[in-house]
Amino acid sequence: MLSLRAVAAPMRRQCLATAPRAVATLSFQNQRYYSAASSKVAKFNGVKDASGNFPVSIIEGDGIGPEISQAVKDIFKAAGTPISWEPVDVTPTLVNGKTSIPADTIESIQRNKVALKGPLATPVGKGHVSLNLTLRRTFNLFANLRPCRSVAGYKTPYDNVDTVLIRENTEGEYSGIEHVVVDGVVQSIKLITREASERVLRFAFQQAEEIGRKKVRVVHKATIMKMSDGLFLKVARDVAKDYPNIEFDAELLDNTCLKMVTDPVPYNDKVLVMPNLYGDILSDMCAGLIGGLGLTPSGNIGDECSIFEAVHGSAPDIAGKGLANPTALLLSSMMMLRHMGLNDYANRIEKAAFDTLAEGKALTGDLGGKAKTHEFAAAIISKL
Ligand SMILES: NC(=O)C1=CN([C@@H]2O[C@H](COP(=O)(O)OP(=O)(O)OC[C@H]3O[C@@H](n4cnc5c(N)ncnc54)[C@H](O)[C@@H]3O)[C@@H](O)[C@H]2O)C=CC1
Ligand SMILES: O=C(O)CCC(=O)C(=O)O
Ligand SMILES: [Mg+2]
Repeated sequence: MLSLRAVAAPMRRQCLATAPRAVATLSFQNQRYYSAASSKVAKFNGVKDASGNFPVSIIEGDGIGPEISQAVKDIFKAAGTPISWEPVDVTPTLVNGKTSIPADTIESIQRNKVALKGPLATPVGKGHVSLNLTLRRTFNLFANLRPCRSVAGYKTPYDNVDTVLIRENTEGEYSGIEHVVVDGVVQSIKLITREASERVLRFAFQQAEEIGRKKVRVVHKATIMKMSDGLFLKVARDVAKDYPNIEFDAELLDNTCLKMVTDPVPYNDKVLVMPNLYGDILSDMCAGLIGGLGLTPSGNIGDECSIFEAVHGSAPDIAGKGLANPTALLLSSMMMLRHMGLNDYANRIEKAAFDTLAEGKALTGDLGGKAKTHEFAAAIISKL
């Protein structure tokens, strides 16, 4: 991943140096990148609180999390969005030797059925299991939907990226089943089950139907991981038979990386679906194609509740300085509003955000501007 990003960054810089702030050909406006219809979950609990708003759990997160969460809350308030934020704590606890999150938090998310989440940092090596992973497992959030679309006003080598990536979200290489075989030899188990594969693959085909994409492509490495990726691929072939209107094919992960950074446009008519780690890596790579992690949203979708979050992490290098771009979390919150059926609010806020980006006067540092997080948020608010 790093080498690919290293290639993309100089290309982007070169492009910025030679091109005016041109307008890319696509924006999120009037383009469908997520349909809530295919997930059979109750979209939210539908019960207003005493203030007349719908309660949504919020995990502000670590690093830049509180700064970008504040920006989203300010924009929602200015737009009169009928949401009451219910802040929840995810300080990890050990329950029967396993990393867990507080019972109050689990209760809040189960009750509200939707949550917005800032990034959570994970210690390298020793320490607690990733809380991001713990949340996905706790609520069985089986599909991680990560759309990535060029932003009007921010010029990159590719003006019309429009990828939709779906990542299996509960097992695979992220299972964290590891042990020491003998001193100097460790083993990590990639767990793939028919059940988890089938539900994420069905979700991918349903999304393709609902957002109007003609093809589902599985990204895999079944040449090497013959049994694990082999099972994922076999289940995909079986599931594909139930969706005769959607074309199906498969591609090796390394080839996908090469082709995407060479020309991402052929991926614009497809939904890509893949095991967990491949989706983790490819979604960061896609972000690099459109201007970085400050721009890409995601939704962790489950049967009982869903948690919306940016693709990026806690960005410790810029945390606490007011430099973070809140767009990724804001677009995640737009996915959340649409999931809840609050489309009018989502459309209005999204338009203000994309107009602000296109205007280019109040961009954050990652997009070549000088604006602070709150100044970018204020520019969006001024357009509401
Ligand atoms: N879903 C989650 O909560 C995720 C959590 N993480 C955790 O985050 C921590 C930091 O990981 P990193 O490898 O540094 O990845 P990262 O995604 O936090 O940052 C990578 C680079 O992108 C930049 N960046 C990220 N978000 C940005 C934004 N909104 N605006 C402007 N620039 C932004 C950062 O400044 C950094 O240079 C780790 O502990 C990791 O485990 C990482 C990815 C996802
Ligand atoms: O949980 C983590 O620390 C990393 C998660 C991650 O990179 C992702 O979900 O994209
Ligand atoms: Mg990641």
